[in-house]
Amino acid sequence: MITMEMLIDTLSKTYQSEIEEKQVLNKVSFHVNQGEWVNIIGPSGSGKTTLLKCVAGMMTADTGSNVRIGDLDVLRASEKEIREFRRNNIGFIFQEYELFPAYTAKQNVMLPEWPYKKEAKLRERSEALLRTLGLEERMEATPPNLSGGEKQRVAIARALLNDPSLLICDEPTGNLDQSSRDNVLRILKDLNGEGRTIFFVTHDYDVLPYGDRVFQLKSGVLKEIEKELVINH
Ligand SMILES: Nc1ncnc2c1ncn2[C@@H]1O[C@H](COP(=O)(O)OP(=O)(O)OP(=O)(O)O)[C@@H](O)[C@H]1O
Repeated sequence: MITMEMLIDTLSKTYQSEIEEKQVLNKVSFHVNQGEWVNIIGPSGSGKTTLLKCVAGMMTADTGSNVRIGDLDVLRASEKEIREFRRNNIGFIFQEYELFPAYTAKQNVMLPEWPYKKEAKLRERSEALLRTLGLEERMEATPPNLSGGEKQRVAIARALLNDPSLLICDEPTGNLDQSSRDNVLRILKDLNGEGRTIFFVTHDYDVLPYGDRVFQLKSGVLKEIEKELVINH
């Protein structure tokens, strides 16, 4: 795991269609230290996923912005450099799990590295991760036979395959019941305790106590707000 800061400076994003131009992010700036858990909250459609995609280099921001993760200049690096960087340093966890239904839990965890690593090593690593996440009995099950909480733990195992410094989470508890949600949040808290940065996008205020800092996205503008103020609200 390497140490990397995130630096986002005056990030703007405008969507352009034939009929309208819509600015979703307006000069968003923030800085995250390695090991922090940062929550981004905001109502539906406020631009949270857009922000996450721009930060991870999955979408280009407007010119004049600066996005850096560790040594990577996200807006100026080549697609190949970004892909390689993401593969080695960032784990992604999504609301919809994004698992392949025809593959077993273990194969799903192995898949991203299948082209790059020896199968025996990969199998060993996947099994170890699934065991750590309490899924030793479910490794050979396919996603349609797993509960939501189990699916999300498989997705977390997959995200951890390359021991990433940064976990980018897009509403990962959005589809879970209370007990699975608490379980996933505790797992993420432990991973955060190991020194991993958590960048968490949500509209669930119950997630906030788990994080260190809270940013609110509203009408394209990102503002840091005091965690205690929102929690006690
Ligand atoms: N490719 C696109 N082209 C045009 N408009 C888009 C595109 N993607 C998103 N938008 C619009 O940009 C705004 C922000 O979308 P985004 O998905 O980033 O919001 P969000 O805060 O993640 O929403 P939610 O919480 O519902 O997932 C929305 O109004 C959306 O309709």
